[in-house]
Amino acid sequence: MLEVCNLYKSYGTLEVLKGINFSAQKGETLTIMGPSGCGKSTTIRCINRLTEPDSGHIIYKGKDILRLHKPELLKIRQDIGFVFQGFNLINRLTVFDNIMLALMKQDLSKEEVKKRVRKSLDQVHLRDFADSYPQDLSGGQKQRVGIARSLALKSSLMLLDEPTAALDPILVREVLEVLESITSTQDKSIIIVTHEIDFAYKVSDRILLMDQGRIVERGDPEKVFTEPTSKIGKKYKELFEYK
Ligand SMILES: Nc1ncnc2c1ncn2[C@@H]1O[C@H](COP(=O)(O)OP(=O)(O)OP(=O)(O)O)[C@@H](O)[C@H]1O
Repeated sequence: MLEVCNLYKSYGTLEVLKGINFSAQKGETLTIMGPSGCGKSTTIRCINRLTEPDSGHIIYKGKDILRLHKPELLKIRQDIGFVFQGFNLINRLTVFDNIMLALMKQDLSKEEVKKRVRKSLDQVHLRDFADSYPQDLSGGQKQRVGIARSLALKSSLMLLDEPTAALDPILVREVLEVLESITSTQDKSIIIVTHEIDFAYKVSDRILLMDQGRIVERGDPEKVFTEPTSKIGKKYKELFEYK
């Protein structure tokens, strides 16, 4: 489904990604973890080129995303949902219209669009909020609209960049519960950047642990949290045991 090869990215003299390699299979939930500033968001943002890497390859369904011209890139982005830390909703549009907007570039009938929006709102338990505006929602609800928007696209790959970063612990739980049900019921591939260790342990097929621009541990959650070999991996093991 996705293969990321030799990804490098620098900001000026700061080398943020120093050769990132990984793949994601169909239906797999992959979690990227690691200390603040290690390059997690940069990695996930490179996949749909919200951030342009300096070099490497990102092969998605057989095409190298980094070699695509704008029209092709925009098309492929319709097949890759992205859920942001900061929700990215349009305040003057209702919840329903925010989701509908994401579907405008797809060649769908009006009825199909409405059906998809309603279904995605059901999936995140927000059916009753279709006519609300973003300012009337809690952070957790806003983030669930972001997730619904991504689900409505029916993308085969969903990227989530710290979807609970801006939320208090109660809202974090609310969003993680929705995500947990999505990872267990959908056959889409999901790549999620998160600091939530318990959640990562529960839902991930594989975890990538990053440190200073490199992947230092990889494998199923059991392996990563119980048999780490790197310094940072051992710290995460302690955190996991502490919890
Ligand atoms: N647009 C940018 N310009 C300059 N430096 C940047 C830019 N974006 C990220 N960086 C730097 O790149 C490094 C990696 O950032 P990134 O956001 O990928 O880390 P992260 O692991 O996701 O961190 P966090 O967990 O805090 O979100 C950081 O030192 C950050 O300051």
